[in-house]
Amino acid sequence: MSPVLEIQNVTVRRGRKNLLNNVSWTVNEDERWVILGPNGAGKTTLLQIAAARLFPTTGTARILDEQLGAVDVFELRPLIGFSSNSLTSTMPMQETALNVVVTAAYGVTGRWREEYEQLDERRAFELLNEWGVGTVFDRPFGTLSEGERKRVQIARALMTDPELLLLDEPGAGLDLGGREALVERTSQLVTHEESPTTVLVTHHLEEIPPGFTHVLLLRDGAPVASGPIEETMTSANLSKTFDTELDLVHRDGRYSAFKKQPAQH
Ligand SMILES: Nc1ncnc2c1ncn2[C@@H]1O[C@H](COP(=O)(O)OP(=O)(O)OP(=O)(O)O)[C@@H](O)[C@H]1O
Repeated sequence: MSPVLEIQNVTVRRGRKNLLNNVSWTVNEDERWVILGPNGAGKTTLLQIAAARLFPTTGTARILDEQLGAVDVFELRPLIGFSSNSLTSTMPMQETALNVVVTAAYGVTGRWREEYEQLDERRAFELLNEWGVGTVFDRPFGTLSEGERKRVQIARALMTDPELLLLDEPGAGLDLGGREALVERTSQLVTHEESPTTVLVTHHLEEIPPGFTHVLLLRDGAPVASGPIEETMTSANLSKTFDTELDLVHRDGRYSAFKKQPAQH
């Protein structure tokens, strides 16, 4: 079986800066990856490539068996569910939450003249309910809270039943209860046997839902370490990634980390 994502020697250059520097990374179908790293590490840039929204300056990216640059991205994108703050700003603020989700089926952001099947509306409504935002289905997207918008975005990303799901900082801006609900729901999603191959970007270990199998630790546009989460998520690797001496805590499938304290005598 060929990989879902195959990034080889990818560099992304803007001016004199390398946003990504010779990155190679492979994601297989049954894997669920977390990309973790500090601000400016290049996480979003890498996810934009995986979403077929950005082309490498050098190197190659194969997504769902198609070579980026040699395929019509408009055919590829419906197979990829993508939730990101960069997309939120392109959503028409006057559209209802239901329309924001249902229009994903047609690869557009605004409801125009498309004929929507009742089936699509029902699915969109179910997804909103599953992600805890069913009650705001008829509210304009622009009037929703940050947390509600995030959840509507994830519902939209899932609308086309994607083969690859990319979640860029889904927990950012959520309160503690909202974050925990999101972690629980995402964990249920990725541990379901029919779930898509998923990649989640975050800076916070607490936002990693149980069920993620692999981690890519990124710093200054390059991997510090990558591989199965149990082996790769270590105090030493985290300390190198965040340039701070950290102690990792792993409990009941959840992670967090704290600055190492001097030994007490
Ligand atoms: N067009 C651009 N020109 C120059 N630098 C850029 C450009 N776009 C992004 N950058 C820089 O590239 C680096 C990587 O950005 P990216 O958004 O991928 O990082 P990130 O790991 O997602 O960061 P964060 O956690 O803060 O969202 C940052 O230092 C950013 O300022």
